[in-house]
Amino acid sequence: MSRSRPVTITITGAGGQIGYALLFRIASGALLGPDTAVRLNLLEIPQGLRAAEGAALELQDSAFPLLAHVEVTADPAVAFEGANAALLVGARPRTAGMERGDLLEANGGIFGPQGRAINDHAADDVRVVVVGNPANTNALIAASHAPDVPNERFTALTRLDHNRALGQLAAAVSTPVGGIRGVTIWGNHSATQFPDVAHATADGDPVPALLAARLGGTDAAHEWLADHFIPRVARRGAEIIEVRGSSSVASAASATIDHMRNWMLGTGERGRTSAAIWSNGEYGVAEGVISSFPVVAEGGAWSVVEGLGVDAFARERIDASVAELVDEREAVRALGLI
Ligand SMILES: NC(=O)c1ccc[n+]([C@@H]2O[C@H](COP(=O)([O-])OP(=O)(O)OC[C@H]3O[C@@H](n4cnc5c(N)ncnc54)[C@H](O)[C@@H]3O)[C@@H](O)[C@H]2O)c1
Ligand SMILES: O=C(O)C[C@H](O)C(=O)O
Repeated sequence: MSRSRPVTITITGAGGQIGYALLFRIASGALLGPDTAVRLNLLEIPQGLRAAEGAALELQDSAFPLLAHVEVTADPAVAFEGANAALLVGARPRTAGMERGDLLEANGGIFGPQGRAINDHAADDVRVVVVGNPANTNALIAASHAPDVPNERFTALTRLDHNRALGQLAAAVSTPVGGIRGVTIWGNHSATQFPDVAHATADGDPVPALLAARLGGTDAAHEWLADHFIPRVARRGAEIIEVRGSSSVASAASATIDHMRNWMLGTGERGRTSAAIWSNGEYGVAEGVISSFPVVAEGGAWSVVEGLGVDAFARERIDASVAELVDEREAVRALGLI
């Protein structure tokens, strides 16, 4: 997709860590390719403005030919003006003593007004991905404040979980990561998520059979999936925090770019991936939550890949993660945030 006018991309929390990792890759063409110029609107809160302004100086110093303009602001109305893509990264982190309800409430104070500003100022084709946690429910809050924007335009990031699953599987079956297909992340971007490999292949061979051959039978493969693979992927964020000393940054930025690139340009030959999108009840997922599904993108729209078999093991795990999303929705509803 080559456009004559620059594409406007708004990044919130642009002065933070993920913001810093995103900006230079987007400006170099990693999101929309080598023929599409971009305008970057960087939104920060007042205390984050200097960091975003510093990043803007460095963007200028990088002389990216595709970078048409950079705007740094603390005003959501300015930041979302004409936005074709909105990457909502800035969020209120959980701090000591904060209950889950406090976290949802604090983030409601961010994602409600941002949803409203998107509604009032973004371009008609705006596409939104929420990265800031709790990402799925923050996306729901934003969507509910943007009545003029179709719900399908609000998504949350589970591509990082998807990529983590690819990395773990590639190592387990000794196949380059590019050969793995058909993995799905279901549900919430949280420890309840379900990374599902029942339909995955490695270089065309079914992953469950490859694992059984390597691990000594289907029971051993099942045990490895249930006791090692699933918790490792689902808790990878915590593992990164423990090892690195702070939460994932470059991999989160990379996954955010993967998500938006696939959404805007299509999933193409690599086919299906995972994204948290508005549920219309597919696979028995409650309607009106933003849940991760197996998806493809074409013509600028995500669609759920239908018809995959879901066995009892998968059903239980999908239902548990969706139940958490429904609980979060009830909590923000009770707080008057949606
Ligand atoms: N979905 C995922 O896969 C995933 C992965 C990693 C991190 N995350 C989440 O991404 C978020 C950002 O992570 P980070 O490492 O960049 O954090 P960070 O603290 O380095 O940066 C966050 C930035 O957001 C800004 N900010 C806060 N409120 C804002 C608002 N209302 N408007 C604009 N900016 C605002 C802060 O000033 C800060 O500069 C966190 O919520 C983190 O948990 C999600
Ligand atoms: O920021 C976090 O809590 C972790 C993050 O969501 C991740 O999955 O790496």
